[in-house]
Amino acid sequence: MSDLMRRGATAPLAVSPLHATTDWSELRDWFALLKPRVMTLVVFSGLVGLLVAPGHIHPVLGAVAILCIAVGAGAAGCINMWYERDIDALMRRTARRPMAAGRIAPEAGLAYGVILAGLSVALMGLATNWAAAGWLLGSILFYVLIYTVWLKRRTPQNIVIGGAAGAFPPIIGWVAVTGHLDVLPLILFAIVFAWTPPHFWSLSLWAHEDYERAGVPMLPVVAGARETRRQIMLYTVVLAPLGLLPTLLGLAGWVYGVYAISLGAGFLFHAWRVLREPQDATGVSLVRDAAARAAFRFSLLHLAGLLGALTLDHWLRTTGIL
Ligand code: HEM
Ligand SMILES: CC(C)=CCC/C(C)=C/CC/C(C)=C/COP(=O)(O)OP(=O)(O)O
Repeated sequence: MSDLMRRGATAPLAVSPLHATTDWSELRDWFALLKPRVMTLVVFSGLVGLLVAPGHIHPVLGAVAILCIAVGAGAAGCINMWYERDIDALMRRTARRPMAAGRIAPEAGLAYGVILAGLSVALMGLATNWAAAGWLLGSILFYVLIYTVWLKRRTPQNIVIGGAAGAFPPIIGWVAVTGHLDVLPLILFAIVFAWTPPHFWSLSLWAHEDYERAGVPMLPVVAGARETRRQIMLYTVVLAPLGLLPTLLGLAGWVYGVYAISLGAGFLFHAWRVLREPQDATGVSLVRDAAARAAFRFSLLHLAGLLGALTLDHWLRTTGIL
């Protein structure tokens, strides 16, 4: 849509061939409404849930299930951006988002998100089973209503409780294959749940000015950098043994176990560096949050590595190689 049309002006009657060419930047905006970068790992965790589940799903139906998780998660992100367009406009990191910057009308963005959410849930139900569709719907509602609308602007525990939404995809993938819940997808849920606070709070240590400006009560804004560093360590200490649980319970083998120990130790090392980083009396970094930036990057490697290792381990054991 052109700027003129968005402001309510009548569309020009004759469109020259030059103007009829595809508006790539507008297409990019519609794609950006699905938060594609953040959702890659969300979708990967759903794929891993699907791959390590016992039983069989036709590859085409499996691909459709993953598409539904991707579109459902993206749609939830889009509705989140519709609701948050006021604070997104105030933060440097998010000010250029399509609705915050006024390039896409809020009503259009909301309709897009709601329609895609509905389609993804319906297609999931038709292609796999309605239990998986129910979990997908629950995740979307959790992200939008519990995290975005209820908690995000109210409490620094927003990402702890609300972050559970991001931990549902392994369950969705698993249930798409089996139709029911089990111990391993619950452990995967717990791993992503415990992973989310150190993942996000590392980032928030250096991005807190944005949240301060927008009045979002993220932990460093409300409790300060020192407490945030402590909490990162606390959750990482819980996360490391959780990561090893599949092997300890006999649900995964030693290959996964080796990765879980190494990645858990790596994350603990990064959390330790965040805790001990040169800082002033209030915990503010004297070295431009170097340790927090490294911990955030490592968090992505950690979760991707853990999930990848679980899939590799499952494959090695089911093919009889190990
Ligand atoms: C409420 C919980 C969470 C919050 C508040 C949060 C917040 C953020 C923020 C602010 C970024 C910075 C980059 C951006 O805006 O694109 C980011 C990056 C990222 N997050 Fe999270 N996150 C959360 C949970 C998760 C979960 C559960 C996953 C996946 C399982 C995840 C995966 C990622 C990935 C892959 C990136 C890197 C994106 C890039 O390359 O730019 N996040 N997260
Ligand atoms: C299947 C399904 C519905 C999955 C949900 C996916 C989910 C909740 C992922 C959490 C990751 C995420 C986008 C956090 C952004 O938080 P934010 O919105 O506060 O980040 P922002 O500041 O960048 O807007």
